[in-house]
Order: sequence, then structure tokens, then C-alpha cells
Amino acid sequence: MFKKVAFIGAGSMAEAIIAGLAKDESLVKRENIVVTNKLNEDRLEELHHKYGITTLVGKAAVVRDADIIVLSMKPKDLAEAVEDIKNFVQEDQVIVSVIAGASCERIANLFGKKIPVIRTMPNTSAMIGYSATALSKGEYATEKQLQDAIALFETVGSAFVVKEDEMHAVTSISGSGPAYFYFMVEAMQEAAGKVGLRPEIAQDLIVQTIVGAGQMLKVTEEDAGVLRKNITSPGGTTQAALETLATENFQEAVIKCVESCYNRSREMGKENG
Ligand SMILES: NC(=O)C1=CN([C@@H]2O[C@H](COP(=O)(O)OP(=O)(O)OC[C@H]3O[C@@H](n4cnc5c(N)ncnc54)[C@H](O)[C@@H]3O)[C@@H](O)[C@H]2O)C=CC1
Ligand SMILES: O=C(O)[C@@H]1CCC=N1
Repeated sequence: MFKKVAFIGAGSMAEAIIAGLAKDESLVKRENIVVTNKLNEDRLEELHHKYGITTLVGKAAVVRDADIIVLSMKPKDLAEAVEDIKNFVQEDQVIVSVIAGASCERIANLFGKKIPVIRTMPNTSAMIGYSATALSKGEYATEKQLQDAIALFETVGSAFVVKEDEMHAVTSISGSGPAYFYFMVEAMQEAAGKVGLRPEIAQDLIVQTIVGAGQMLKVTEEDAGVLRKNITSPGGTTQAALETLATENFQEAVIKCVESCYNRSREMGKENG
């Protein structure tokens, strides 16, 4: 059980983790989840009402006595955010970063001390306890501190330890990944209209289809290719559909999509120091 978990940054990623932590309460009481942001007090008020957490404007009070301090601002805001808190943070506190592209070394350097840093890459499915979160520990973090961070992210989904140099790749698969599936769903919604399905029916069918396909992969542990072939009758409807995807270079598009994400993550790491 943690005494206090502090969030610096109160955007969509912070909210997703807060929602999971506050619902579960096994690791930290909701009033001991303390959140601040840059200057949007209305947003803090909203989070307080939704989750019963504590929100504060003063940075010193937010980080004081926190076991874990979660950095959840955009990469471009990292340096300024650390500048605001670094004089109040001690070396026995653990920094957990969710920031794409920011290395443990860079974060420790910004603090200017041997601060333990755990770099993570969750996704927004944390909101409902389904995040796939990857974690890696920096030079000054202990195995126990890594385990504490794993426990934190296990309250919002599954946690996987990776090497830090795999984080850009992780971002391109599971960090941004949910957006690829949502984009596919949007396209299917449009397509359903074109083939004459009422939107309210299409929505439920699409959602149950994507959930069912995900569960099939998880529960059966079967290869995606085998599951696909099980649906594809020779000369049937699925074959016609998949041939069109192949003609339209679907696989190449997905591979390029992941590579663009990976390259952008590396660039962001460099752009922000
Ligand atoms: N949204 C997503 O799906 C995922 C996001 N991430 C990472 O999470 C981080 C946050 O992303 P979002 O929540 O989407 O961003 P967002 O724009 O929704 O929220 C950013 C928050 O940081 C706050 N902030 C900015 N400067 C600050 C400062 N100096 N001090 C304190 N707070 C400050 C803002 O007020 C805002 O509350 C990013 O670095 C992103 O790479 C990681 C995994 C998934
Ligand atoms: O788009 C972004 O930069 C962040 C990182 C992973 C998901 N969203």
C-alpha cells in the first residue's frame, strides 16, 4: 500500500490511470491520489468530482511525501514540469514517467540527482483496467521500486518488463496501438452505412466483433493466421474481403503505420533532448 501517489499532469493518460487506481483502492486510498496540472483548475475540479481524489495547485504540496510521482505531461512540457518540482523531490521517491520518448537518463539529469526513474508506456485502456503497460527501470531505480511500479500498473491492466531500448517499438505497438483499432472501427462504421446497415445495429455488431476477436486471440492462444483461416471459406465472402485488403496493400499500410510511429517516438526523444 502506498501512502501517496502524485500525478504531475492531469490529461487523458493521467485520468486513465487515476480511474483504475481510484476504482481499485488496493494500492492507495483515493484521497491519497494527488493531482496537479499546468493551470487548468476546472479540469482538476472535474477529476476531484469524478474520482474522489485530491487535487492541488501548489507543486510542493503535491509531491511532498509521495512514494511515487507520475510524470504525465506532453514531452515538450517535461523540462518545465521537472524544474517546478525538482527542489521538493527527494532521492527516496520514485519517478514514474509515461512520457513517450523520454529516457530514464534524461529525466534523472533534469532532476540533477540520482533519482530513481521507471519509464513506462501504458495505453488509454487503463481507464477500464485493460492497459498493456511496458516498464523499464533506470540506473538509480531498484528492483523493489520496479516491482512497486508494476503493482501500480497491474491495477489498470497487464504489465510487462522490457529493455529501455525497446520502448520506441512498444510505443508503436501498444502505446498508440488502440488508435489503429479505433480507426479501423471508424472505417467499418462508414462501410456498414454504405452496405445498408442501420448505425445503431452496426455499432453493437462492430464492438462485439472486435471484443470477440481479441478474446479469441487471448483465450485460445491460437495464431492470428490460423484464426483468420478458420473464418475464410474457399471462394466465400471472407476470401473476397481479404483479397481486397491485400490488393489495397493493407499489410504494408499497417507495417508503415507502425514504423512511422516508431520513428516519430525516436524523433521526439531527440527533439526534447
Ligand atoms: N494518450 C495516450 O494514449 C498516451 C499518452 N502517453 C504519454 O502521456 C503523456 C500525456 O499525454 P496525454 O495525457 O494524452 O496529454 P494531455 O495533453 O491530455 O495532458 C497533459 C497534461 O499535462 C499538464 N501539464 C503541462 N505542462 C505541465 C507542467 N509544467 N506542470 C504540470 N502539468 C503540466 C497539462 O496541464 C495536462 O493536464 C504524454 O507524454 C504521452 O506521450 C503515453 C501512453 C499513451
Ligand atoms: O500520441 C502520442 O504521442 C502518445 C504516445 C502514445 C500514445 N499517445
